Amino acid sequence: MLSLQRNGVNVQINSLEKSYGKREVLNGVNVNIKAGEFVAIVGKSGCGKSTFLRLVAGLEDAEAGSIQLNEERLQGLNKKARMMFQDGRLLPWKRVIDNVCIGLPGDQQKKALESLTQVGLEDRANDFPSMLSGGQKQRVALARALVHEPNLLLLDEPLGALDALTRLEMQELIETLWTEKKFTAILVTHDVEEAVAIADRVILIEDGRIALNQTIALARPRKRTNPTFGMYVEEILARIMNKRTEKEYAQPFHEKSLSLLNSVNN
Ligand SMILES: Nc1ncnc2c1ncn2[C@@H]1O[C@H](COP(=O)(O)OP(=O)(O)OP(=O)(O)O)[C@@H](O)[C@H]1O
Repeated sequence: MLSLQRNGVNVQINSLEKSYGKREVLNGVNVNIKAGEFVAIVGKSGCGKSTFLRLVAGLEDAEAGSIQLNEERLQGLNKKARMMFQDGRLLPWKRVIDNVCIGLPGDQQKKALESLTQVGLEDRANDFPSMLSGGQKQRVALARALVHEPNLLLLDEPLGALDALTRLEMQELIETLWTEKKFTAILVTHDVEEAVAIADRVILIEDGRIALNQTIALARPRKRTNPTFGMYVEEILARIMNKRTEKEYAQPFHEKSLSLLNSVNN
């Protein structure tokens, strides 16, 4: 087993602004993500979710504002973070094990194999990516990210291309590994149900800022059949679709959630 797992990093984001030419994408984003917290970012297509993630990864620079990692200001590439994308980005000419080894210093096949074991794919180490299913490719991508023992895992819609069942299995795997390793996680997703299933907090980006910051007060593992689960999904979706204003959202949701939480108790 990988033994030297480090704990998550605190990510403090202040007044972050980002534009592409005249297009303002982020316009004063403030958020504090606690070490070890799992946060999901949702919002309409084009609202700036991936842009936000790329800024936290240090792949792009902001026009204004700051990102601090354990109070140290991020400059350049975020070395505490690893990223996982929707398409996995495996190199097709390299075997699975060699894909996981990318970026590791020296010969680290043993470590890579341990990481593959954690995602249940140790027996596919010598296959090429083309021999794997979509879900298996994403498992390899996860192993490749986690082999570096990141303090922060950035997930850019990593399950978006998977079928519903594989998606559920991957959600469980990500949650299990996050619980074990205690890294901080930021997941961008279009799927509000996925966000409510896996995250401690769901954040909505709208008009370049954070329009909703919803803690999910449900015990883990979460049951989708729980009425409170369904209520979180429904209310967050209504808010995204602008069927609830920010003001309307807060009050009835709070009341409903209290009564449901009292009656159901998870
Ligand atoms: N490199 C770029 N150059 C110019 N415009 C960009 C660039 N990257 C993103 N944008 C624009 O910034 C806005 C936000 O894009 P982003 O990819 O962050 O949105 P998103 O919320 O992740 O969208 P989706 O959910 O569809 O993936 C969009 O209007 C997009 O066209």
